Amino acid sequence: METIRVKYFSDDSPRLCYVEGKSDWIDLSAAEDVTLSAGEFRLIPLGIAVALPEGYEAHIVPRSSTFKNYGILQANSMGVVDWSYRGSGDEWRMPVYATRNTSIPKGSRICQFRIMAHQPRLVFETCTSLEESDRGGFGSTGK
Ligand SMILES: O=c1ccn([C@H]2C[C@H](O)[C@@H](COP(=O)(O)OP(=O)(O)OP(=O)(O)O)O2)c(=O)[nH]1
Repeated sequence: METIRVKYFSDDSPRLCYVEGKSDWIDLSAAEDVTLSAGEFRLIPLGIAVALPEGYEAHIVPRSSTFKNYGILQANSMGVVDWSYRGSGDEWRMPVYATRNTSIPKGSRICQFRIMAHQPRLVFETCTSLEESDRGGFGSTGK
């Protein structure tokens, strides 16, 4: 079990909660009321700063119901929170694009995260060809 230090930016911010049994992704909430017009972009504050465990980063994605409920898309598709983003002022945010006029009340659970172990250190070596035969892609195996 990992214990993670979390700074909440407000006393009434919903507390992070690991829910046993359903999903190990942890919900995140809008830290303020947000009103957006169709086509507008906003970085929605999530009200927390987190000291991730050594060797981990966090990935943030929308909740499945977020688009249906609020008409927003996560503008960066998936948020990557680096281990080094761990200062008291390093508030997590969700960049969103509104597809319609929408209101997101403070405290609404709009996205979710999990922590992921860092990949191994990688070294890239330049070569002129690779040994394996081509697999093909972009629909080459059928529809
Ligand atoms: O959805 C996201 C994505 C990132 N971050 C925070 C954590 C991350 O560690 C930091 C910087 O992200 P990234 O390195 O992807 O941003 P950048 O566009 O490369 O800017 P920077 O110059 O800050 O690295 O922003 C979020 O709060 N939410």
